[in-house]
Amino acid sequence: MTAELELESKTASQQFSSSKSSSENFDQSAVDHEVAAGVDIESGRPNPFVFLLTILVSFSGFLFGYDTGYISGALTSIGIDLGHELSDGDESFITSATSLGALLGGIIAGTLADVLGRKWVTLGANTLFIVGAIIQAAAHTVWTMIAGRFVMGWGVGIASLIAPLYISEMAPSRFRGRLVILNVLAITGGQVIAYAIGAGLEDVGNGWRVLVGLSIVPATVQMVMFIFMPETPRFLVSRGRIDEAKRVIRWVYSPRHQIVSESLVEKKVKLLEIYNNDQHPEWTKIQRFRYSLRQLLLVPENMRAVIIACMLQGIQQFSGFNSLMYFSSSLFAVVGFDHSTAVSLIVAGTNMVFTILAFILIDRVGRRRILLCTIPGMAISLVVAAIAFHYLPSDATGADPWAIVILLFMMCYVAFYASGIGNVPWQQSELFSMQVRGLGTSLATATNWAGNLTISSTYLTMMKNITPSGTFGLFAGLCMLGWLGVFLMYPETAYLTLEDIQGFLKSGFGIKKSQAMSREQRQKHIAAWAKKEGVEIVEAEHVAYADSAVEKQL
Ligand SMILES: O[C@H]1[C@H](O)[C@@H](O)[C@H](O)[C@@H](O)[C@H]1O
Repeated sequence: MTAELELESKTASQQFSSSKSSSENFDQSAVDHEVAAGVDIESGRPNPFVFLLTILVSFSGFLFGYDTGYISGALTSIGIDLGHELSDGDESFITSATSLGALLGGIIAGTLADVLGRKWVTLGANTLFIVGAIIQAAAHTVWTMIAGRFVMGWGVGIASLIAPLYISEMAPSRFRGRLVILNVLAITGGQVIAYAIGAGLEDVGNGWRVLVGLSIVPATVQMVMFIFMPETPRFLVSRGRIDEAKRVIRWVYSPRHQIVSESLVEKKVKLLEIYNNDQHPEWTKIQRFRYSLRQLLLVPENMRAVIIACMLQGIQQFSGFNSLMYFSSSLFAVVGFDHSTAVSLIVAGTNMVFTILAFILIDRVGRRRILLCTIPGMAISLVVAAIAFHYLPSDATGADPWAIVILLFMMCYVAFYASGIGNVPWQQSELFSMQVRGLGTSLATATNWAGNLTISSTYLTMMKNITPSGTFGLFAGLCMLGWLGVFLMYPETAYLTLEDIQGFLKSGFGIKKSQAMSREQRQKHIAAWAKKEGVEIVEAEHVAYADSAVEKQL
């Protein structure tokens, strides 16, 4: 904030042109003042260019949501269009082909991102989305449909890794959490839109082909626009492309209508170089991969990052949310609701609305605190739903009090999920150092899709074999196990730079240290604001006041 405000007032005449003119016209005293005051380049508010990049890359999130969301609607309207009535086996193969493809795509995505760069991998995912959609829309047999879903799944897996990675490498640290959540908002929005269009096309002949084909539009838009988008500065520095990195840093970190100071650009590049100091631009791709793998397995801070990232993705999936996402129509039909598709839309809508709450809270309250507060809420909601299932009469209708309790507490569960664990694991890239970021995020993403595949393929059997009460009770137990893992191992990362985070993981999980650092950074921002406004902060409530006032300004 202060970097931006000070620059805005002192370098108002500087235009966002070339680096040459910026260094010539540059008001050194303003920058010296900032550097002396320890104001980091990361303090700035994201400029319109960063927002544009975030929105563009979030098309990947939208496609992830849309492509995983449309299948339940498509399955109900396919009828005999694929040659015969779909059996249960056909349906589950068609559904899980995407999760399997995504698992495989997630495994290779990080390494590809390290080797080819973030931008080219995003373009590759777009190609898979488009090819997969064309195969499905033109399918006349079950196996062609499965093949299309599988190809698209690779795109989904790759996109689920690359979008948050790209955003977190572009975003100023104070806003990183929120910008990454915009991508999750796009996922949940994609799911809602897929459900809504699916419901609208349910009775239209071959409507499912339109539903599938529509996904080609955002994929093509993103692909065309992304050709002109830059690589991330972190990736460029890791390849020794320093001048390009500086250019992108100027675009990304310059305040609105201004240009960021050259000394802050230099400072940022130096910092990125320090964190890449053992990376050799002349290495071959194989050497680079072997090096990353060794670093990931043998360096304790990297191993800790892997444990945390995989644990969070595991909690997200094994808490059972996607069983609701994929099978909520059948669940609510069992409970006795007539318009079960509409009720499912409520589930997807609640997920999306509460993702907005997460957007507001994630950088202010912090990732760790949000999880510690929301996971018990998920577990309690699941336990109440499990009890209600136990008492639900077998011939219940939607008007049965127990049916209403189930619907209400399912919505509470989704709300708690979406405000916390539905989002936080996608902040995964911030845990890894540059040398292992691709590989580390791949492992975490693969954990997500392996969990997704396990839950979506066992849920119906579990409901039958251990009853709905048993299934939801089991998910509640897994949530609480996850809570313990978060309590013991997940440090606070809000307000910290990617480099700070890797620093404190060196000596353990760094829970206390990270909390202190995060608090300190936050207070620094408040103090800078107070100084500028001429406000003296003396009492605790004044700190709280300044805190909310400063946030309102941002
Ligand atoms: O973060 C997303 C989001 O919560 C989606 O709604 C869910 O379907 C995905 O599995 C998850 O990764």
